[in-house]
Amino acid sequence: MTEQLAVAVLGANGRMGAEAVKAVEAAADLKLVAALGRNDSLDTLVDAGARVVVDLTVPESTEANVRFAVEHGMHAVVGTTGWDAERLGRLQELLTGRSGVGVLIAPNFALGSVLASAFAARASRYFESVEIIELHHPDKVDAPSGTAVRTAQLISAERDAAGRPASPDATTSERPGARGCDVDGVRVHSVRLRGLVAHQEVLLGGPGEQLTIRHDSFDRVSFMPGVLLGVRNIASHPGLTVGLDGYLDLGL
Ligand SMILES: NC(=O)c1ccc[n+]([C@@H]2O[C@H](COP(=O)([O-])OP(=O)(O)OC[C@H]3O[C@@H](n4cnc5c(N)ncnc54)[C@H](O)[C@@H]3O)[C@@H](O)[C@H]2O)c1
Ligand SMILES: O=C(O)C1=N[C@H](C(=O)O)CCC1
Repeated sequence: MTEQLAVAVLGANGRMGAEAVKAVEAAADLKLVAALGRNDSLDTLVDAGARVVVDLTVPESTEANVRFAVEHGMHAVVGTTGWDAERLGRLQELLTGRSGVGVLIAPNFALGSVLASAFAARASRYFESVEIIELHHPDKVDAPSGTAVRTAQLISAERDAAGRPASPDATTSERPGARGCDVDGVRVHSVRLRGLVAHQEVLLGGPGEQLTIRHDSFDRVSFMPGVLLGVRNIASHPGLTVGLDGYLDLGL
């Protein structure tokens, strides 16, 4: 049998972390060598011989966790939100000169969500208007969701490349927040509702028609194939990758 890959999970007591612990334990080619919570020392990762660190913590912790992993030559598969341009810039700098180490920042591990965002971005070239509605459980601490931010960025890049102007909007009088927030020129609306897990709709409008691209995660098991895909492939993707689409062949 080939050697098992040593994996550690950070945020192991959280909703996602607990699911990731189960997924790693159930995978014959992976070995869970550490499962750390908020107050555990990161030195445990070194002692345990972790090769890949999965970070599913909170926006305030994730950057320091990833920095520790990279500085100790471990790959990092990151699902935690909060990776803005400034943080990504610092990470890119940290990775420079550490040619063998890979970091995957994946705003969403659900394969359907990754596909939906990619399809929506491509479709947005052909529609006058586009807005995003993201809907999540009310225990989520950040808004808008990392997935919505990423989708808006992909849409914005596609529309810029196609020479599409901003979505039309005649609003001149607005109660604060009524039109959602602006992410790279795309309006994003956040719903927090008991019973939901993670959902997103991209609404695309043209004269006399609408296309809606929706994805639903009904259970956190939906994220686990993507987590495992990241863990298994990160060693062959050195440097920084943003978005699980970087590990897929979407051909778009
Ligand atoms: N990429 C994806 O597909 C995906 C899917 C779901 C959630 N998320 C994101 O993952 C993150 C976690 O989500 P959740 O719903 O599991 O949250 P959660 O609050 O249930 O879990 C976070 C856990 O991390 C722990 N923690 C905080 N700092 C830590 C540290 N330094 N070391 C170890 N553990 C630490 C907390 O105590 C908590 O148990 C959020 O940012 C969320 O948006 C991403
Ligand atoms: O439950 C969460 O929190 C989620 N966070 C990610 C985001 O912000 O996009 C992914 C979906 C679930």
